[in-house]
Amino acid sequence: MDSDDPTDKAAVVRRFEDWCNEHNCVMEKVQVASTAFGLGLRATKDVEPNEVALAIPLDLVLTVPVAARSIAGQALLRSETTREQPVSAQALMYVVMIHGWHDATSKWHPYLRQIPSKHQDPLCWTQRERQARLKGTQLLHEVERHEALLRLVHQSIFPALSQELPEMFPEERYSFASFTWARSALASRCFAETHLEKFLGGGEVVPEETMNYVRLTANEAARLSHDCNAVLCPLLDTGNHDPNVTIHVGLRSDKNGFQLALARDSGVNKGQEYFINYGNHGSNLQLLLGHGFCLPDNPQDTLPLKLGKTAGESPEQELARKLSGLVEGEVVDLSRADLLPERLLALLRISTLQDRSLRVLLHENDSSEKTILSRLTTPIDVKFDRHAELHALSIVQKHLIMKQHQIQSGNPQTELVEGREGWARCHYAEIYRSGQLEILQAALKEAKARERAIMEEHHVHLEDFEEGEEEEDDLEDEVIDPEAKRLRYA
Ligand SMILES: C[S@@+](CC[C@H](N)C(=O)[O-])C[C@H]1O[C@@H](n2cnc3c(N)ncnc32)[C@H](O)[C@@H]1O
Repeated sequence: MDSDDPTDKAAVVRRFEDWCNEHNCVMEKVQVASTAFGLGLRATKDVEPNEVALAIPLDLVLTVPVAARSIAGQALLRSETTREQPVSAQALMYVVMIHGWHDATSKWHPYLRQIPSKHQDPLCWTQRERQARLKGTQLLHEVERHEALLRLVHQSIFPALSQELPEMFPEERYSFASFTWARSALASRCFAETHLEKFLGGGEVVPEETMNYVRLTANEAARLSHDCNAVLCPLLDTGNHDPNVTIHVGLRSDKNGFQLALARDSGVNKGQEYFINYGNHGSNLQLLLGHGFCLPDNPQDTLPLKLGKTAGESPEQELARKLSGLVEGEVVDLSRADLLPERLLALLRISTLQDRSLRVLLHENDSSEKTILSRLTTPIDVKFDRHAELHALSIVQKHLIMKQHQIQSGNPQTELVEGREGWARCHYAEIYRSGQLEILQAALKEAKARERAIMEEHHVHLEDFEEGEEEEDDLEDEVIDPEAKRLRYA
């Protein structure tokens, strides 16, 4: 897509505002404005709490069914290229977006043109940037996974569709780079289609005619694979994100017909930015992957931890794991509010309980998933199994330290792209990375504190534990390695 030349951009924004007015969008109290985060919304008058400051006619909303019925959508779905295979609903949206960006006759042309031509999420970073900035993090895997999937979706249609219909879909327009732009545009601006299925404030039954926007006909449903419940809502999506704002989005009707409307719980004074909230895509991984930015001290941030498969699981361990509904190698999310999740410790306890303790545990319970799981999510008493709890806490520390080292081996500050773009990438990668490290550090402290509490309560000592060599902040030195050090219980 073309670059964002400031002069062109101003004209493109004016054209977009004119388009909104031509379509009777409600925006008497807000306007599109330049903000610290690109375009945004600014209040031109005081907006009261719960007042609808923005509303757009339903027929401006771009949903999967609407895309399927558009000119480009019809050409795609009726093509020989896609005749034998279901078409990805995401791909359909991307094709219609790219078509609308180029074709001035498209209804959404003025809207699509004002979407930034470049995005800052890691799918748009180079391989070198990803490796340097995200090394050792879950986000690196997610970016590679998303890119590989996007490539498959692109290859399932192009270049074959361009060869079949070169005038409608010229090959140079429907490149993988254009698909990446469309994917990032959709991911960073989309609303859930469920907003179109309820009235603002709830209560009334949504009329059948409005359901056409979200419901596919049987024919359409048979042609599409259902991998997209995202919709594009012009103007509403110009709002930038403030996690402290609560918004309500839903239908309402006026003399012009049905509209999709947005209101905030809190008011906004004239001259202030009118922020919205992007909803429950709360972790920094989700924000950076979807929106190209993330938040410092994000309370919703999580650190996904995967323990990996246990080599040579005993029959007792396997039975306990299966009966408790735990999955080998499952990913557990650590967060500031839940530093050592129950399921993580339960999985570790299975691996540290002796087989005879596991046999007792399996027999003393009624073998239902709930009771076994609740037994495993409760700390193991040293009288029941002398080493299990401390060993589990020791292993969790090893995993946390390993993860810490992996993340620390990256270098997010590497200057690989110049200018504001490069700064933003460094900045948000560093916020993401330090958030991950903070959760790890806090989880390590928590594991250590629990370990100490057990040792003190039960007068446990490590045979070769040398007081004085212990450094408070160097948790790696404090890890009890069950293989190397034998625990002695007083
Ligand atoms: C739905 S769009 C909002 C309009 C956008 N600013 C524009 O220029 O078109 C979402 C994008 O705005 C930017 N953005 C929104 N809120 C932000 C925030 N709190 N911090 C940083 N960037 C933000 C990010 O680039 C994000 O991908």
